[in-house]
Amino acid sequence: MNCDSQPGLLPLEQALEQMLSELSTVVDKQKVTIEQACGRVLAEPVLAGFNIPPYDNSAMDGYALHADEAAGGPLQLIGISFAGTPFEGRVLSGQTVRIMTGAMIPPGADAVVMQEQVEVRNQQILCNHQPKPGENIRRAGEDIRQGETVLPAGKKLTPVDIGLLASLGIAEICVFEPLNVALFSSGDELVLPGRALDKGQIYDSNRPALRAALQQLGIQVLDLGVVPDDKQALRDSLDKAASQCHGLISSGGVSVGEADFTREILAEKGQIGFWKLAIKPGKPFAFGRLGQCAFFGLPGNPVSAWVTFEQLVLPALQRLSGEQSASSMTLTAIAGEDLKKRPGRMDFQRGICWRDEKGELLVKSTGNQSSGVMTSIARANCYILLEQQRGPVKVGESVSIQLFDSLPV
Ligand SMILES: Nc1nc2c(c(=O)[nH]1)N[C@H]1C(S)=C(S)[C@@H](COP(=O)(O)OP(=O)(O)OC[C@H]3O[C@@H](n4cnc5c(N)ncnc54)[C@H](O)[C@@H]3O)O[C@H]1N2
Ligand code: MOO
Repeated sequence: MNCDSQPGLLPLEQALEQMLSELSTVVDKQKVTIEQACGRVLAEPVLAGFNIPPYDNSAMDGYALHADEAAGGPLQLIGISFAGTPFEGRVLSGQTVRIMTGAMIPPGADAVVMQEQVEVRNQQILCNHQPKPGENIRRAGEDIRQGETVLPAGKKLTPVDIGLLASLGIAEICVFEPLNVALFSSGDELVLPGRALDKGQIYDSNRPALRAALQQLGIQVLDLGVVPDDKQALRDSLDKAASQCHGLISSGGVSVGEADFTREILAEKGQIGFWKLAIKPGKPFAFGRLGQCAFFGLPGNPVSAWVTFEQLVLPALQRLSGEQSASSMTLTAIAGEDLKKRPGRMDFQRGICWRDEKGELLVKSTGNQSSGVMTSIARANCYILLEQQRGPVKVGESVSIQLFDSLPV
């Protein structure tokens, strides 16, 4: 549980493992049409009912013939095969059939010669090219074999997946119902955007950011607004979330301040796992249960809230919603400047990564890395992942990065 230099801090990997081991799919299955299915999570694997392509067909506009006869003199043109209207006969020795891209290969033919490689005279063709058997033929089942698993359960469906389902003639599929997640911010200093700020107040920025992220994921959000630093108000919000939602995300109030009540009320209402994580930002993080509802207590500092949401809450929400999770891709880049780092916590520094003229990936910090500085993340295209025990980074050293946006042009 402990790391060497800061006893009591839990490494991210262990926190994730522990949290995910306590979570499983909580949503029911439902049928939807493929028009409604993009972004939804498949609840059952999809198997191919037939081969794709369903029949041997031409990859080119040209002539279907016997490959071994192509260069042997004129071939007699006996018909035409269109996509959707196949040629009904058989191609015999000395014969050829005009064929369009996607049209069925007529029986007897074993190759297609592109029309650019053929001269046509008086219902005869002369080939300028010797094809190999099978040339320009797309074989039945070369894409998908009947019975094959085309999409696994747990796959979040993309537009390409919808196309794949349509190509198999599938109009309806079984997906998981969307997850319901409640959300609130806690803090007496927080004001809704659109209102005037008083002395000592700031705008609530965590909840709008988290709500937008949840909506983008297709999650149904119960927005409980800003909850004041008041124990009864917190109790009421937790009760509402627990009775209506699969999960609850809060931000703020998880540290050790005199108005940080989230932790106390959670312990009273449910089971709480409170962690001090060996990551920076995002050290305080609460995970627990309110009956069937999973609780995620994010730190209030905006960058800490966002980093813990991405690194811990997203994988947990995927688990609850039945989605297969994939580990995020890390790349290696070269530090384009010195980076401050103290051993003890794993840093998620916000960086800008680019390719230099030699094609190498370089990365720089976005500047002030304090966990209240939202522009550090708004201006970033990656996290610079600096291992827990690593010290300062010198320019030219290799670092791992997690890219979350495109590279500048
Ligand atoms: N004595 C200690 N103090 C603190 C520790 C510690 O270990 N010992 N940890 C620090 C760290 S690290 C973090 S992160 C914060 C987390 O504190 P809380 O989760 O209790 O958050 P708050 O105190 O409520 O707020 C922190 C900060 O963030 C601002 N905030 C809060 N909510 C929002 C929001 N919805 N939108 C925008 N900004 C928000 C709030 O005004 C504070 O400035 O604790 C450290 N302290
Ligand atoms: O971990 Mo806090 O999130 O460093 O500011």
